[in-house]
Amino acid sequence: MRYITVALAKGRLAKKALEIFENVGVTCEEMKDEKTRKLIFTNEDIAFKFFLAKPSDVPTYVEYGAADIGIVGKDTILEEQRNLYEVYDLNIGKCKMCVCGPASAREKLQHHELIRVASKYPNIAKDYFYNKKHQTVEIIKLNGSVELAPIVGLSEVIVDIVETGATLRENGLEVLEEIAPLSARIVVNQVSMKMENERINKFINDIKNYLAESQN
Ligand SMILES: Nc1ncnc2c1ncn2[C@@H]1O[C@H](COP(=O)(O)OP(=O)(O)OP(=O)(O)O)[C@@H](O)[C@H]1O
Ligand SMILES: O=P(O)(O)OC[C@H]1O[C@H](OP(=O)(O)OP(=O)(O)O)[C@H](O)[C@@H]1O
Repeated sequence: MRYITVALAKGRLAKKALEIFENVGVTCEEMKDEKTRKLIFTNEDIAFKFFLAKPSDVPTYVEYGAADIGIVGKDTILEEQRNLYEVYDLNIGKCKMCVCGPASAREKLQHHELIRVASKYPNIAKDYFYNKKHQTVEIIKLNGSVELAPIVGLSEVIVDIVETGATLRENGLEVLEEIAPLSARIVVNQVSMKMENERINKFINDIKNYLAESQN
């Protein structure tokens, strides 16, 4: 039987996703070993392979068919703009994409002033400001700790993920505008969806049923 390959975004989503997999019998014990340097894991009994990748690379592996299925945040799906099917909302890793900054930036946003926007998500920021708000801004790409940007004067605002709001609060920033709700999604390669329809649908349905039951 052909192996079904699953790419998981490493970091905070992987652990929760693997817990769900375990409950539907798609397990991989070896992967739980946090010290392992191995990159790909095989469960021969069910003909599944699993690998962990940088979140932003998961849509790439899935578009090219190097993975049949991916588990990745909606933020990354929106940012990477790859051709794939987004088939299911796992409802884990819930957070929001927001425009944030000091309270003093609120007016600049309202008056469509030419401001600088720092973000790990330049495509999401561009789409929001250019296409939805029709506001010209300068977008500056950063790779992490984006909340620093307005504090040190690199930008007036940021576009970033807000979960509890603690990072904003501790740095004197606030949510100024909400862009989109986010959560982890199952994505599928477009060819795999046709060629391995039965096995992929069973996997997704088992997950749906498990999550529905566990909510009761
Ligand atoms: N508080 C949060 N901060 C960041 N991401 C969150 C949060 N809550 C849920 N997520 C989701 O978890 C995903 C992975 O986040 P994680 O922080 O593990 O990786 P990352 O630091 O964004 O990855 P990278 O190594 O590419 O910088 C995000 O894409 C998002 O969908
Ligand atoms: O609302 P909160 O619960 O505080 O969570 C939001 C913060 O968490 C994420 O950062 P992460 O820890 O992934 O680090 P990074 O900024 O380096 O990406 C995100 O970019 C925010 O900074």
